[in-house]
Amino acid sequence: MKSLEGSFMEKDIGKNVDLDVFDLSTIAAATDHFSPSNKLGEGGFGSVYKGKLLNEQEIAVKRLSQSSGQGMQEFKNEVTLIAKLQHRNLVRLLGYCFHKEEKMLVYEYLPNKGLDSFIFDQEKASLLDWKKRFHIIQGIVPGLLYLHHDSRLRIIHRDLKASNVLLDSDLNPKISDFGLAKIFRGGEDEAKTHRVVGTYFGILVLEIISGRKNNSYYQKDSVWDLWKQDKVLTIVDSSLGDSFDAHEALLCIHVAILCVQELASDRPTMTNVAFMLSNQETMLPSPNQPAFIFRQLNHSGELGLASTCGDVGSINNETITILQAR
Ligand SMILES: Nc1ncnc2c1ncn2[C@@H]1O[C@H](COP(=O)(O)OP(=O)(O)OP(=O)(O)O)[C@@H](O)[C@H]1O
Repeated sequence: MKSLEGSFMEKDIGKNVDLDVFDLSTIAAATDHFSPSNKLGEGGFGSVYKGKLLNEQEIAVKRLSQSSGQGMQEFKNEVTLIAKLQHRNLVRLLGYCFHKEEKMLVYEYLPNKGLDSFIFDQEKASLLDWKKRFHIIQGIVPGLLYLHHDSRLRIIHRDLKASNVLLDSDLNPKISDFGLAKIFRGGEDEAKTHRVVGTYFGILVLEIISGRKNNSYYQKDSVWDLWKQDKVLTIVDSSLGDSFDAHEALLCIHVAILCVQELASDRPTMTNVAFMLSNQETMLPSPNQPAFIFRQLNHSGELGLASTCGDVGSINNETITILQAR
């Protein structure tokens, strides 16, 4: 960052974290004044812009929606905590910008963007062969485990989904948006919450394997039905043809179904998941019928998760159930 001296208002030091504080003019110059052509997308927390700093480093700037209402100190505290979370499977937070009502987070830029832009796109899906998909699934797990256990902060990612898994130039997965909704500081049943995150992971795995969004109501040929009929491999993305490792695919689907079990106590923890995916000879428990899973937008725009086997049709919000095969 030496070549950028003078571009930042200050360097936040003394908290054991290397966090840059960018002034607004630096961000404005880097993003060409938040030009629409640099807009990467818009999520629940605000819009994201691509930018380039004077030293040519590419960045992604998340311009937080102004409704967050946090004061400078609170914002700075949270950002400092998030910046401490550094792992090869997490998107790196480089710094932030705070100017009057504006709050922005500055991340490393990941050229391949979100996993969603590959798996749900007919043309790009073929770029992710089975080996890469398995590598991505296996790479998400250490990122989550780090958030849960190793980071000392016990971050629960409440919004794990394909668009929050970004891919670097070698298609390695990096989880984004962690720590934004809430920094978990106890008060909830930790084991239970981890198992809820496992549910998100299970859905994501099924999406990665099938290339289909898990966003419809009752399904005729659900994954569960196909599982019972020993035909579950038919959900594998047709763009892969027969070029996939059936043993690995079956293992992933089995783990995913365990992750979306109705009873939290039947779901594996992420530690178990890591073990299951890396020890392929392990005997896995037989799953029961999974729950219907749905995500709901709560008042703060944060995605919550609940599961039910009851009357899903009465839910007005977007509902995701177990995937349908083609
Ligand atoms: N660090 C990054 N590098 C490259 N692209 C990014 C980066 N961060 C976000 N993006 C892109 O910006 C888009 C918007 O991201 P954002 O995380 O705000 O929204 P989202 O994941 O679609 O929704 P949500 O806020 O509900 O998680 C994403 O689709 C992603 O492609």
